[in-house]
Amino acid sequence: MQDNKIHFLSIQKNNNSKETFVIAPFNPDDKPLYLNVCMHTQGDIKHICNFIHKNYSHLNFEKTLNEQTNNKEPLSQEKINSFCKTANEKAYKDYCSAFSKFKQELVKENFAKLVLSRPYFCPLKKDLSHSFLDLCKTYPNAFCYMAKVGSKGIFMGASPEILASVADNELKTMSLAGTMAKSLNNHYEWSSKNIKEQQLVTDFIISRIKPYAKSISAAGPVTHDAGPVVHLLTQITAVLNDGIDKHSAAASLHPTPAVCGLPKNAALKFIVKNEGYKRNYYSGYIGLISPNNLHLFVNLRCMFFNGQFAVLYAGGGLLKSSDLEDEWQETENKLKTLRDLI
Ligand SMILES: C=C(O[C@H]1C=CC=C(C(=O)O)[C@@H]1O)C(=O)O
Repeated sequence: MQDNKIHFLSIQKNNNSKETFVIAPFNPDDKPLYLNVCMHTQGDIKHICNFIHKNYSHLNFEKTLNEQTNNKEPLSQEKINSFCKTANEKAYKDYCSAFSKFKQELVKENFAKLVLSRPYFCPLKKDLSHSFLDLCKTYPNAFCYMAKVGSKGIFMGASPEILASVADNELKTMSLAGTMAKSLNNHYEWSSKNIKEQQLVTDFIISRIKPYAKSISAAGPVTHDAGPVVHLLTQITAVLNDGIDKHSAAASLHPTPAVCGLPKNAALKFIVKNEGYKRNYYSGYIGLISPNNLHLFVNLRCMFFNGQFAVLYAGGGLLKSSDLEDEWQETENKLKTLRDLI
């Protein structure tokens, strides 16, 4: 894991920061946003709270709200609750119907793996700055961030997954896939479905970095703690060829089969067409780019706040043996990362 620093960001231009925060959508055809880094600290809590209130309280949320609710006026609490309830009922139906389409393709062996995800709508019970601080405290090994996305809202998350961390000529990445709920005795028997699902990600990552690397080493898989769930993790390190463009090497990994599928391009098209909602920045990548280094994370365990309610996201890898109820429950478990703190 990179570090336990807390990163706060703003769309403010001209702050002469040498570091840029990138937030890239799941679909590589959609453009990434490049933001200036306003604060980058391990933080004194009072300082952080003041910073958040100063920089994040003047968002113009109306446009997003109108798009999502067809409402011109800010919604009452009762209306927000009822909107979220209806939206979640629809999201469950959409997930079930997408699941059968995805499974059919997997059974026909048109794909070896497909990641299916879904949104979850909920009102906030507390001030977002407190939720963010709780997130940073609860997940010290995750990359916790908050980013203002235009005037539409705020993305916030605690990613457990490095997409690529490049310093000098060394690239570190990871294959993180396969999920079980956290158990009290810390004893995990991984199913063959989970082992296969994660191995596909490891093989993909190694094949993508090969053209850029002098040597590659892999360690794992081991069980990795990610809050309410655990995953299988293989750490992968590559020594890059001289003169390699670090950003291209890192971006060539996205989207890995931890969030997309195999074969990659066909899976991407299939997901965009059939998942039933737009992922936007969920399962894209986020992180810091500076002239000599970059630290990118997969945008998982994240949410978007539009000023009135939050949209959380979670997904999971499907193989032809996947079961609807198990996969739905896995998304519920992953949602707890944020749901319990907002
Ligand atoms: C797609 C997500 O998780 C990925 C990362 C770890 C384990 C995963 C899994 O077991 O399916 C997913 O590949 C998500 O959290 O929304």
